[in-house]
Amino acid sequence: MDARALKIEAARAALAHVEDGMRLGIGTGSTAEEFVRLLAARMREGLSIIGVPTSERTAAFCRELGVPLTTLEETPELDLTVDGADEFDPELSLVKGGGGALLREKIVAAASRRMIVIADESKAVQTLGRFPLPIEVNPFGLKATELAVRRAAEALGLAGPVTLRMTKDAPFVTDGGHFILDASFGRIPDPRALSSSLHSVPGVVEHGLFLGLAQMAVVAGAGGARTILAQH
Ligand SMILES: O=C(CO)[C@H](O)[C@H](O)COP(=O)(O)O
Repeated sequence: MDARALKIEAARAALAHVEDGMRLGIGTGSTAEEFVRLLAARMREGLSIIGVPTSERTAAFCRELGVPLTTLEETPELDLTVDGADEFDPELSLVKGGGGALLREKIVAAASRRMIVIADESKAVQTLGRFPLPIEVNPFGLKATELAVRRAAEALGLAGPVTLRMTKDAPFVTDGGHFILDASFGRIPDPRALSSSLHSVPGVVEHGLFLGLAQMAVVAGAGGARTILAQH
């Protein structure tokens, strides 16, 4: 199976958990887009849902395919969010934000009763940290925030390059108007400690550690899709 087929396989397995009338959080990224394609096809056959997109990119894609959308203002509680991940560990702690949508993704996941992660086996790790951790920051005081992030990490024994995410020749700007620092700290043995440490840095808007949010992952590999349930 090629990479796209694996994404479709995971998305299809997650779609089996979508029920008529659900209020759905809809993730961002190439795997989430496969889910949107399948969802739209199922809706043409009669399934009725309403979705909250986790990014402008996902919103545009949903509109293109006719998936009806609402907002968290109108619909502040959701039944289920289906989203991709950049990596996940056996407890279903995640790193997200490779697509730059981590802030809305986290708000939407937290507003949902359940979150299902869709991924292929390449995203599975024993310990988080192989994928650089995206940290969304306010553009004001960027250098000072970056320094404080490095110091917060160092206090936990973590170090490594922290780079400003760029598009061509300008900083990447999130849907919320913020910048992203990609922190290559390597193995993160205590994600909870790093999470609270980063949250204590003024200027850090959010980070890509998703802890205790996902209840299930459907992970596609050569032998089909397997389901992982979180213990929390
Ligand atoms: O966190 C994300 C976007 O902010 C995505 O879920 C993550 O990057 C995975 O994307 P893909 O399915 O394209 O590998």
